[in-house]
Amino acid sequence: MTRYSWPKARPGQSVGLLGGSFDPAHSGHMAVTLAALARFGLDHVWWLVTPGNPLKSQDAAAIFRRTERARRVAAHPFVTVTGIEADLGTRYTADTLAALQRNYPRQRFVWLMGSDNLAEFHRWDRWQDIIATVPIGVLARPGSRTRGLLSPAGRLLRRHRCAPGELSLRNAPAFAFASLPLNDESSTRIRAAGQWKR
Ligand SMILES: Nc1ncnc2c1ncn2[C@@H]1O[C@H](COP(=O)(O)OP(=O)(O)OP(=O)(O)O)[C@@H](O)[C@H]1O
Ligand SMILES: O=C(O)c1ccc[n+]([C@@H]2O[C@H](COP(=O)([O-])O)[C@@H](O)[C@H]2O)c1
Repeated sequence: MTRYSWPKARPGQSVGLLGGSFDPAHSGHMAVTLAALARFGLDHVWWLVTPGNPLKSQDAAAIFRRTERARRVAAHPFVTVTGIEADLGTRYTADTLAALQRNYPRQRFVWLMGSDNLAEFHRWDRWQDIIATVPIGVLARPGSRTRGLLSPAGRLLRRHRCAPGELSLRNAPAFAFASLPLNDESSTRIRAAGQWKR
């Protein structure tokens, strides 16, 4: 079984977690990562390359290919690409967060996602537990900003809204939304253009 090295972070540092299929990674992932670092006051962002999104029926490309491509796209000193969900054997974000908090008890984690994922977040396993566990930072994605904010999870999170710059200092539940120059790149488009084979 593949073993992935686990990222290092100094105690007390804030780490944004961007979970994704990264099938393949692209400029949109990097745009939200750089915006999250700047707007949410994070020290690092870790990309968690999922073994497989529990809500997606089609198999993604092999995790080693997705991870290798993600490393090339994410060449930045404050961004680390990890396959630790494969090591942990977790697919559900609630389980991943519990394991990360056990393994990094002195880290401040923030869950990051695009507004398209916020719109679907109420379908995730134990989504309300996730909201109670880590602050959540959402980044605008074309076409889903309003849908995300009006979704069941968006409505719940809005009660805990804070300024983006305070997010990493807050205890859960906490929520911040960041607008950024919209980037309409997607893995779906890249696959449809035949530029990435599964
Ligand atoms: N262009 C973008 N703008 C904002 N958020 C994005 C963008 N691309 C990806 N994200 C966010 O990054 C995370 C991982 O995305 P993912 O790896 O599924 O890429 P994707 O382009 O959405 O893939 P697919 O088209 O296969 O659904 C998600 O939270 C998603 O919302
Ligand atoms: O835990 C869940 O039920 C769950 C359901 C859907 C998606 N996720 C996670 O959401 C992240 C984004 O997935 P994706 O495929 O949209 O890039 C990734 O880390 C998935 O594991 C998690």
